[in-house]
Amino acid sequence: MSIEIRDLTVRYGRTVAVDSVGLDLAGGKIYGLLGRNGSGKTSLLSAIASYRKPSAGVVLIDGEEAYENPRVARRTCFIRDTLDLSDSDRLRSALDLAARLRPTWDQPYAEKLLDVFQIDPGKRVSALSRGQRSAFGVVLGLAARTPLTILDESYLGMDAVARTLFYRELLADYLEHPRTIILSTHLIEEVADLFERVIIMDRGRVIVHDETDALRGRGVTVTGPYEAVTAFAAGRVILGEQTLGGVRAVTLDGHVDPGEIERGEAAGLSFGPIGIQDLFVHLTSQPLEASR
Ligand SMILES: Nc1ncnc2c1ncn2[C@@H]1O[C@H](COP(=O)(O)OP(=O)(O)OP(=O)(O)O)[C@@H](O)[C@H]1O
Repeated sequence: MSIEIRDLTVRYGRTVAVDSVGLDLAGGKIYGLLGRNGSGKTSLLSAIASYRKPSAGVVLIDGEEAYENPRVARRTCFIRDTLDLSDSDRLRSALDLAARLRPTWDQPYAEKLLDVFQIDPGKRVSALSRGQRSAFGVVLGLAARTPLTILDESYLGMDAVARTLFYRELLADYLEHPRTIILSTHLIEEVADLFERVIIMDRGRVIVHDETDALRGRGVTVTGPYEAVTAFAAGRVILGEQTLGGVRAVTLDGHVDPGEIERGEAAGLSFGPIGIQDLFVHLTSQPLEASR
C-alpha cells in the first residue's frame, strides 16, 4: 500500500510531536524509521495507522484518507508495545479476534510463529515476560499479513536469539508475501540490512528519507595533517570533528568523488566510511539552531 503524508502535524497540547511532515512512501517496501527518544516516531506511526487524528494535514493510503476509514483499517496492522490488549486476555482469544478482524490473517502461520518464539497461547497477557510480549506482538503483526504492517519498536526486551528469529521471519515472510512494512527501531546497524529505505526523524521533522544503500555511501571521515584536512573540508558540511596534536579528523556529510579521494590521499589524507548508526548520531545530535 502506498502512503502519502501531506503537511501532517500531531500536537499534544502545546507539544508539537510531528511538525508539518510531508512524505511519500511507495508500496511493497520495508522502511526503517529512526529517531531519538521523543522525536515523534510513535506519533507519526499512530497517525499513519489512524490511531490518532492528525491535528492538521492528511494521511492518504492508496489515495484514500486513512482516518476512520474501515477499508483502510482492515488492511492495516499497527503493533505497539502496549499490544492494545488487556492483561487478563488469553493469547488464544487475542488471536481469534485478530483472525476475525483481518481478512488476510494466516492462522497456520500464526501457530508456526508461536512455536518459533516458544509462546504458549493458553497463557494470559499478564503471564508473558517482556520479550515474550514483544514476540507475541510480532506474531500478531506478521500473521495479519496486512498490506500495511507497522511495527513500533517490536523488539523491546527480546534477547539476541529472539531478535534474530524475528528478523529472519520478517524477511522470509515479506519475500513470500511482499507488502509495505514500517519498522521503528533504535537498533540501527542490527536491522539496516532489512530496510530498503530509511526515514530519520528529528524533533518532529523528517530530516532524511533515502535508500539504505545511498545512506551507506553518504558521509566520510577524513583524517590527516591539520592544514590538509582543513583545506579538504572547506565548503563542505562538517558533522563532527576531533583534533589531537597536529592531526585533525572530521566527519563530512555528502558524497566524495573517487577523484577527490585520490587527490586527498596524495596530500596525506586517509578516508573512511561512516556507518548508518554514526551518520544517524551525527545528524540527530545537532543543536536546534544548526538543524533548522
Ligand atoms: N499522549 C501524549 N501526551 C502528551 N505528550 C505526548 C504524548 N505522546 C507523546 N508525547 C510527546 O510527543 C513527543 C513525541 O513523542 P513520541 O512518542 O511520538 O516519540 P518517539 O520518537 O516515538 O519516542 P521514543 O523513541 O522514546 O519511543 C514527545 O515530546 C512526547 O513527550
